[in-house]
Amino acid sequence: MLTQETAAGTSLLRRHAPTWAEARQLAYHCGGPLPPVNVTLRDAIGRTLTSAVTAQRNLPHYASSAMDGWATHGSGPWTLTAPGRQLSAGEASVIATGGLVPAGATTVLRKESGHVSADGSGIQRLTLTPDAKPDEAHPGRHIRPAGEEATAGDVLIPAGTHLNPAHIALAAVAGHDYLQVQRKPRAAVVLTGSEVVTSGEPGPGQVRDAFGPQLDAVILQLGAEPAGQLRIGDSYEEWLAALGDVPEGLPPDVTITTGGTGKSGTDHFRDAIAALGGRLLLDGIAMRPGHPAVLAELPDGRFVIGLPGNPLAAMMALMTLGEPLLAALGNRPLRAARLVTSGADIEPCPGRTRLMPCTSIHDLAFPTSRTGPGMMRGLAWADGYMAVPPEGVAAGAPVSVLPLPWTAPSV
Ligand SMILES: Nc1nc2c(c(=O)[nH]1)N[C@H]1C(S)=C(S)[C@@H](COP(=O)(O)OP(=O)(O)OC[C@H]3O[C@@H](n4cnc5c(N)ncnc54)[C@H](O)[C@@H]3O)O[C@H]1N2
Ligand code: MOO
Repeated sequence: MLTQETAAGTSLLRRHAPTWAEARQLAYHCGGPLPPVNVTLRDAIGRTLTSAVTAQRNLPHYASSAMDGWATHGSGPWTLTAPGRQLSAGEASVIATGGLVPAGATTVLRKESGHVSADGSGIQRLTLTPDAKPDEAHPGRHIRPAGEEATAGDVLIPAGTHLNPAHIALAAVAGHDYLQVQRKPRAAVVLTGSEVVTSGEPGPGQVRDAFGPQLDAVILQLGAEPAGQLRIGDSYEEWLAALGDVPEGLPPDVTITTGGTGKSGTDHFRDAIAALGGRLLLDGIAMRPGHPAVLAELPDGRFVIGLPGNPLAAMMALMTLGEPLLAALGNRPLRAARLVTSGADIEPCPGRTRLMPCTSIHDLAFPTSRTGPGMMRGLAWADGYMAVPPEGVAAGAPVSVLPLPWTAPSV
C-alpha cells in the first residue's frame, strides 16, 4: 500500500481511494487552526473570540445618577449649590441622568419629586413635593454605584464565544478597542478551462461558468474569506503560474481549483503540484459524483483542493474536502451528519458512497431529481445531501444527511 505521512503523522495517500467518510476526516485532520488576529470591534461581530474580554476596571467606573433631578445630601429640605461641587449635609445640586454623582451625595431626587423655591435673599431651596414617594430620599436612591455591572478583573466574555452585537457593545463600554478572534481561512479560486465562458449563451463546445458566480458566496458560507478568483485556460504553463505565483496582498491559505482533475492531455492538476514541490494528500475518493477530487499541499503550506469540472461533482467534492478543511483551519468542529429516514429506495453502488442532493418532507429525506454530475438543477432545490452507502438504502431505513452551506452556514 502506498502511503504518505503528513506533519501530523497521519497516513494520507493510499493506493485505494479513501471512502467519503475517510476523506472528510482526512481533510479535517490535515490542517490545524490558524493563529488568532486582532480586529476592531466592528469587524469582530460574528467572529469567535480567542482571548477572554475582562473588565479592566470597575464597570461603571464612577457612581452616576439614574435620573434627571438633584443630587442631595441627607434629608430635606436642601439648599441648592452649584452642580459638581462636594455636598455637605442639607445641600443639593442639579444632576442629569448618567451624570457624575458629586462627593457627599447620598441620594438622587427625581425632578418630579422635588420643588425649588427662592426666598427673599435669593437662596434656592429644594423640598419634596407632597406626592413624592416615602422612599424617594432614602440613601442610595437613583444612584448607580461604581462597579455595579462588573468589578475590575471580571471575565465579561469568555474565550470561545461567538460574538454577537451585544458582546461588542459590552466590550466597547469596558474600554476595549480591539478583540482577539480566530482568523478565518482565506480561500482563492482558480477556474480552469478554455471552453468556459462567463456571459451569455455558450456556443457549441462551450459551457457557461457554473462556479465563478457562486463560489465566493459559498466560501463565505463555509466560514472562510474569499481571496480572489483567477481564470485560466488549459495549458500546463497557465496552471503552473496560477498555483505557483502567490497573489499580491494577503496570501490564501487554500486555493480551490475547478476542472483539470482528470487524466486527459489538458488535465494538469497533479503535474503542476508535483512541479511546484507539492504533495498530494489525497488523490480520488470512493464516492460518486466527485471521485477525481484531489487534495494537495504546497511547500509554502498552502492547501490546494482540486474540484472536478462537472458542476455537481465539484460541489459535492467541495462539501467533502473543502468544508472539513476550512472548518479545521477556522478552529471549528467537523459537522456531523444527521440520520434521517430515507423516503425512497436507493440502489446500491458497489464500492462508492453516493452523494445525492435531497429534500426533507415530513422528516423523510428524498433525493431530488436531475442530479447528474454535470447538472445543477437537483442541487438548486435541495436542502441537504444524502451520503448513501455502497449497499444502497431501503425506504424507511436511516441515511446520513448533511446540510448545504446555504441551508446551514458555518460560523
Ligand atoms: N477516461 C475517464 N474520463 C473521465 C473520468 C474517468 O474516470 N475516466 N471521470 C469523469 C468524471 S467522473 C469527472 S468529474 C471528470 C473530471 O474532469 P476534470 O476535473 O478533468 O474537469 P474537465 O475535464 O476540465 O471538465 C469536466 C466537465 O466540466 C465542465 N466544466 C469545467 N469547468 C466548468 C465550469 N467552470 N462551469 C461549468 N462546467 C465546467 C467541462 O466543460 C466538462 O464538461 O472527468 C470525467 N472523465
Ligand atoms: O466526479 Mo464525476 O463524478 O461523476 O462527474
